[in-house]
Amino acid sequence: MAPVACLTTVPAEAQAHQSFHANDAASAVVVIPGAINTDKGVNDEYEPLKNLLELSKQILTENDRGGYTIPAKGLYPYQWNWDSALVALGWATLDEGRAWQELEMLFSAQWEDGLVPHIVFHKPSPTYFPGPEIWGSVEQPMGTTGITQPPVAAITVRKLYEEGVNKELAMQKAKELFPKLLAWHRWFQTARDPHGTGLVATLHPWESGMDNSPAWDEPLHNVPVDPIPPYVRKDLGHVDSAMRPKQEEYDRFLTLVYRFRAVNYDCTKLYFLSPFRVTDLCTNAVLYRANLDLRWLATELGENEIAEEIDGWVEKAHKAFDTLYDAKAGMYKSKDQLTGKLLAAKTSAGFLPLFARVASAEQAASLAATLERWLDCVKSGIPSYDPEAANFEPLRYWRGPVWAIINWMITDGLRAYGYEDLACRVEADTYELLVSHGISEYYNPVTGAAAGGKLFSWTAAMCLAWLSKAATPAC
Ligand SMILES: O=C(O)[C@@H](CO)O[C@H]1O[C@H](CO)[C@@H](O)[C@H](O)[C@H]1O
Repeated sequence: MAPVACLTTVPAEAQAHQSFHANDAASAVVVIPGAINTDKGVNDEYEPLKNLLELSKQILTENDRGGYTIPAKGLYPYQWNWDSALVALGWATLDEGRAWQELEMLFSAQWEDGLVPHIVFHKPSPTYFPGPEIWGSVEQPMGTTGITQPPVAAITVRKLYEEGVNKELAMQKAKELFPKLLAWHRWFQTARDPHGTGLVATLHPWESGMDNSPAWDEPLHNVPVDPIPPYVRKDLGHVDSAMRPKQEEYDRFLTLVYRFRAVNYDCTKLYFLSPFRVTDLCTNAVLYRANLDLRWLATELGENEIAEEIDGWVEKAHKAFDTLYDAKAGMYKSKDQLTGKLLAAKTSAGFLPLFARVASAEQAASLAATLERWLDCVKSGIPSYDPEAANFEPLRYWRGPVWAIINWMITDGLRAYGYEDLACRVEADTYELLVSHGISEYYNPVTGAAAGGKLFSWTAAMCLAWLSKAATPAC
């Protein structure tokens, strides 16, 4: 794949007018109103990018539910935690006030103990399972889930604060959100690292955000399936089953929910009773980076004691990250806390220590070499799982497909370590996927085909916040 400078030669089919059928979540084709092609001032070469930006804006607007953004119609009808933090980056390019509001809505659901839930059920919806009545009960449905997701929010707050045009608004909102972010990050330290190892535990595959990652095969297999009430999956009514987790995984996902519900999601108990407890690379890398950004905000806001407290977390985590590095494989790996073993699967989360800035120069060089090898194996990267592995599945969710949000994080990391060409290569791949195949949840790295939910919010946000800046001849 050529660097981004070559992006101006976009495949002809990608330039065809597409239709925007916002109500048809299953439609891969999108229509962009003709109006967007009428701006005479824009160089022809940039038409595809301009179309993508217009479509991205329409997707966020269509998925806006009044202050929060659903990931995709039908498939995901509520507010998701890390989705919203990433989507806010997209909103910031359109309306800074709306970007801050996205985070405010998310934090309005924060629990007293500091947890920021993985889903907020603002309004009822019949199209998703498991909904509020499973997390709570039919008699007393819960307003949120009782688990969390990778803590992207502090990273977003720093970006909005630093890059926002409305400085007064940014100062006010950052001040309001800071104590809430801090409470969540403290919750991670206590509820998820009670022994003070420096790395936090993830207790449910849904918390990792990479639900059916091959890294979870072994630890999830060790979760016994309880006699849970019969249930009907709704995801399979929206997306082909070949693109989704399997039934045996769902049975265990649900078993964990019922076990957690039985103790009322008490965060002082869950760590000790969960039959699934892993050190997830994605959560820990995102948390590490978010702590660096929270520390930066603390200094900006004159909270020096808090900055010192965060320094303590970061220092400990820095040392502990080395225990996740497999030098022979040239990759970081997640760990099963219950067996103490590193998990063999090489996944795209293994590159996220670059995003965290926790890898050494030598480790970064190995990661870059591994990534290059992966990219050479596929048409478009980054695959979410080692494309040379025997059980690589290019269509199935987190077991092979490309995710734009992960590409953004890894690209950011590659740049920080000086791998500019490789960063450009990933950007070029991502851009081409979106231009040629629309704005979807994920993409098949072998064919480039779009997969999962269509008209997807965080992919649209990545287009607005990242690719719009990257896809220029300057790269
Ligand atoms: O499949 C599901 O039902 C949900 C469960 O949380 O998970 C998927 O969708 C979420 C919303 O986009 C993302 O936040 C996750 O990362 C992704 O794995």
